[in-house]
Amino acid sequence: MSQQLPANIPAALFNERADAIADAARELAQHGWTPATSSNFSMRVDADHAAITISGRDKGKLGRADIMLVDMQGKAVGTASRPSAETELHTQVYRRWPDVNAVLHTHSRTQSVASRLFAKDGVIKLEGWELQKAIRGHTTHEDVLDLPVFPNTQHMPELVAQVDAWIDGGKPLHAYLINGHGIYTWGRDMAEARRHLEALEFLLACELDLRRLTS
Ligand SMILES: CSCCC(=O)C(=O)COP(=O)(O)O
Ligand SMILES: [Zn+2]
Repeated sequence: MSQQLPANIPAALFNERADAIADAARELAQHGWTPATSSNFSMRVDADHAAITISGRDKGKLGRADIMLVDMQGKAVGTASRPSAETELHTQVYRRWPDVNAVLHTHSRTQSVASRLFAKDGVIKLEGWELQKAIRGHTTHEDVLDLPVFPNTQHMPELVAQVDAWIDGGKPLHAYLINGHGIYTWGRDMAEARRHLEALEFLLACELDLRRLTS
């Protein structure tokens, strides 16, 4: 289905965002982090719009035609295509942080297992790992980096409310896990969002190894 753009969004801008999303998705799929059509990816286009993956597509085979425009309430703009089922989690991040320009959500095995293992605590406390410094604002391994684990639900407004409550509590947030589901993270650009995702995947794998080796 074709994408009609609002008059104030140049095609070149939308295409650049769509290509960046598709390129990132293909690379993350090669790591095995987007099994069975799971995962979704987006980039801000302007203050009122984001480009996001169309629901149900194989994220390892995305091209420009698999990306569509939504408004910041998560509604499709200029297309009859259906945006990601989890679009509201992306647009929430863009609404809360005007400097965020890319949001990534994946379903790696490590993310999924860690989310189940730590769900009862509601948070994974990352501490003592040098790679924590890959997360924006963290300058030392001595920081405690809280990664919340929210209960899964098919009802997006409930998830949005859980995330809002955490943010309103005043704690920094660069990522969260959803129990049995996967991770959401973001950044000021695609490179920062990718760095956060790769660092957190590594840190979660380390935490799982520690559990295995010390229990
Ligand atoms: C088969 S994965 C279930 C849905 C999901 O969690 C996901 O990340 C993909 O949903 P989308 O609508 O964005 O394709
Ligand atoms: Zn998902």
